[in-house]
Amino acid sequence: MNAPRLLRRSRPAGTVSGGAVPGGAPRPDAGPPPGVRVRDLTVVYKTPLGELPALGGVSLTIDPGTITGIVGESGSGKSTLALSLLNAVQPPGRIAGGSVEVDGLGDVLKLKGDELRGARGRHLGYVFQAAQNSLNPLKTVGKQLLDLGRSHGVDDLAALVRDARALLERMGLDGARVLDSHQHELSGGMRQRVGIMLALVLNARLAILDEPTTALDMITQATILRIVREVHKERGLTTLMVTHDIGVAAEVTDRLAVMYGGRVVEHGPTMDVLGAPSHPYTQGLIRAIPRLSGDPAEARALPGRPPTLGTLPTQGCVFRERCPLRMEVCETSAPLPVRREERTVACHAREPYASAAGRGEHA
Ligand SMILES: Nc1ncnc2c1ncn2[C@@H]1O[C@H](COP(=O)(O)OP(=O)(O)OP(=O)(O)O)[C@@H](O)[C@H]1O
Repeated sequence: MNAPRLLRRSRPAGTVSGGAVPGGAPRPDAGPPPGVRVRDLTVVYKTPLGELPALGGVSLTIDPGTITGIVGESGSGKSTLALSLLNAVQPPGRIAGGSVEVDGLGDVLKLKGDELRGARGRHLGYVFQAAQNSLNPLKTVGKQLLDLGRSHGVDDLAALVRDARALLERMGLDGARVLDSHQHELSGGMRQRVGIMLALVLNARLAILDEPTTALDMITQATILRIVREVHKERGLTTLMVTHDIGVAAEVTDRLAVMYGGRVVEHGPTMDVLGAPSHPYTQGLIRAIPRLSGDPAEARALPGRPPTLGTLPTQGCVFRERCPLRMEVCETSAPLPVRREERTVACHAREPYASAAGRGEHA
């Protein structure tokens, strides 16, 4: 790729340089990793039955410098939450209420136009589901990198290319070769690493990864997860990772948020949540994981099916149809998230759990 050689200009103050120094570390002046506070986030989709909530008042605090996993069955709202963090929910969806405060950015939901486009990339790096297939097949990776740089007002494109190469090399790839390649010349795992590079090369400090290892073989998956963890640490990121795979979450994340029916039902340190799940849904999810050792018949699928937007109860607890602990109050009243120490659980049956803590405290 030779375009950057033609583009060596000095960088006026206030424009973005590629940001990374060789080895993939962020600029020394990049500041601490951002914290994120999602409050009462409601997202609706227009359906033949009217507008129905895919997120029903989600509150979640993501501590700076952590890797938080979002887990839950298909349709629980994981991707909708990830998109909301970028203020990127598209019609027929709409953010109907709430806020997403990111340190250094303010409420992302209030950003519009150029401000929002600038924030995506510079502050918020993202790798969407099926990123392996989201590169433009007609352009080399390097050309797409330059497009990204130009669209974000990067003046020193040569530095951007250097940073991209350093990041790719950091992830075990031949940077120059990858930048010269088209999508079809790269394997799924290579494309996924390209996706991570494009998410981080503008020096974003909040990384949002939606199913970053789906459709990859086990070995490549393990490599990508290791890279995510290492790059997260080296660059001082705050990372949110959506996955339906509890094994992946266990391996990579520090904290885990479990979603069901558009709500966060449990949130806490990953090892605590997996080691001693409190919400009956989390317990069911963990029981449903087949074990490599012991009796495989012990893995019991969660009975019933997750709700769709059309079958989601409009009042009471969204999990009650499948819940072994169902009580009368669950029919009429939605349980509020209750925090005790590091753990937050939204379940009427676990409310004694909350006796020492304030009811309704946010996750
Ligand atoms: N464009 C859309 N139009 C209508 N409904 C939608 C749309 N996108 C998502 N939904 C619905 O919103 C709910 C949440 O979907 P979302 O994709 O956020 O869940 P998810 O947990 O990420 O699922 P998956 O693991 O399958 O990606 C689901 O009931 C889904 O059917």
